[in-house]
Amino acid sequence: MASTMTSPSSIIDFVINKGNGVKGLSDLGLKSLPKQYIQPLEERISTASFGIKNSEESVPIIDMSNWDDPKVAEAICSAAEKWGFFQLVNHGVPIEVLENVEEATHRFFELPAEEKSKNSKEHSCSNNVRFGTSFSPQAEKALEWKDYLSLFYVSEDEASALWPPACKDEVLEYMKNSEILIKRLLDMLMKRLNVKEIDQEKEGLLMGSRRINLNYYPICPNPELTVGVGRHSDVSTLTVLLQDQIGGLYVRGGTDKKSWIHVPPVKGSLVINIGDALQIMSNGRYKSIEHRVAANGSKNRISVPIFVNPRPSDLISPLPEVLASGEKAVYKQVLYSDYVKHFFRKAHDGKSTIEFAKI
Ligand SMILES: COc1cc(/C=C/C(=O)SCCNC(=O)CCNC(=O)[C@H](O)C(C)(C)COP(=O)(O)OP(=O)(O)OC[C@H]2O[C@@H](n3cnc4c(N)ncnc43)[C@H](O)[C@@H]2OP(=O)(O)O)ccc1O
Ligand SMILES: O=C(O)CCC(=O)C(=O)O
Ligand SMILES: [Fe+2]
Repeated sequence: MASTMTSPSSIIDFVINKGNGVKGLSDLGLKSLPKQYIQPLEERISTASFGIKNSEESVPIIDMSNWDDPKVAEAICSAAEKWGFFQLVNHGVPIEVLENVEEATHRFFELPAEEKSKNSKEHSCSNNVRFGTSFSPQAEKALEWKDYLSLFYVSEDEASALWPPACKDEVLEYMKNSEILIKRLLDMLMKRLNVKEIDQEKEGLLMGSRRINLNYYPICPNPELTVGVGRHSDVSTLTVLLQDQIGGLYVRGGTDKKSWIHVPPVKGSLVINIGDALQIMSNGRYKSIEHRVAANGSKNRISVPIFVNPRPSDLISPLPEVLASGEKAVYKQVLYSDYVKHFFRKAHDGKSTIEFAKI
């Protein structure tokens, strides 16, 4: 089979149309990367500095055991301002729940292509369930080495009826168990912005919709020539990310704000990052930071982000509490679903999505 896949159209047909994904290519044991996946030099990721630790230049690791201690809130808000990324330990989501969702992710991607494809854009019985590959294949000059299952949460009943049986129970448990953590984080972040209380209206604006993605990055023949995920910032309010022990996530940071800093896997931890919606609502105080993922030549990697979002019908803009002191708004009001559509209709391109909302 590998030898018959030489033409560009047969690769696209096999990966995208037939639903084999890049996992299908990886399973064939290809010796070299198909040319559609070769990224321009400036987008490739050097993993040479992978194991080097420099505490001044690493994403903060915050212990949430005493979550109501003001020092914890201070550490979280400072990390959201400076780094836009932090790791949490003792966050309250049980380790078994995290292990179960990791196992369920592997189970889903191990299914035959015909089974996974029932969830593709073309075959899925709902827009809220989508199996796909790369990010936006129609818009991309070079494809990304990643398959994904994206699940938009509407209700437990809908999830039970429509989400794939191979993973739905474990994914729902992870979503349920992370809710308290999400509320605690938003509460701390809002207090620093002078929002005294998160009432129902604010709660809807901050976390009225959630999407969970199961990301699968299979072993890649030439990882140095491609990427798992290209440079982007999330369009969420905040993202709660579970990564396995393989590594490969890099965030923009360091003193020069131009370096790429590796986020080393910490067993049992969750990575939190600020998304564009919160950068906009905080008028730029909290930073939605560019990040990307390297492909791996020897191990299959998974990650499971929960994107905590406004509702699609929400108008987002800098919060009145932030502007109360006379601060000038740097973002205009945008309809959140327009913002997300703008993000999905182009290839990953760093921090450029937020230009859509700049005054
Ligand atoms: C996949 O790799 C990724 C993903 C990410 C994601 C980062 C995030 O921050 S996700 C958080 C997204 N926010 C929400 O989901 C908020 C609520 N949802 C909405 O507002 C809507 O559901 C919608 C996403 C705007 C879709 O609205 P709808 O009216 O149904 O519009 P469509 O025409 O179906 O879609 C528009 C356009 O987007 C593409 N698309 C839709 N959903 C997804 C998805 N889950 N994954 C990928 N692409 C999606 C869809 O194909 C349409 O494009 P066309 O070209 O087909 O017109 C970060 C990094 C990654 O690598
Ligand atoms: O796989 C990862 O570590 C991060 C993935 C990511 O950035 C995303 O899905 O938005
Ligand atoms: Fe991301």
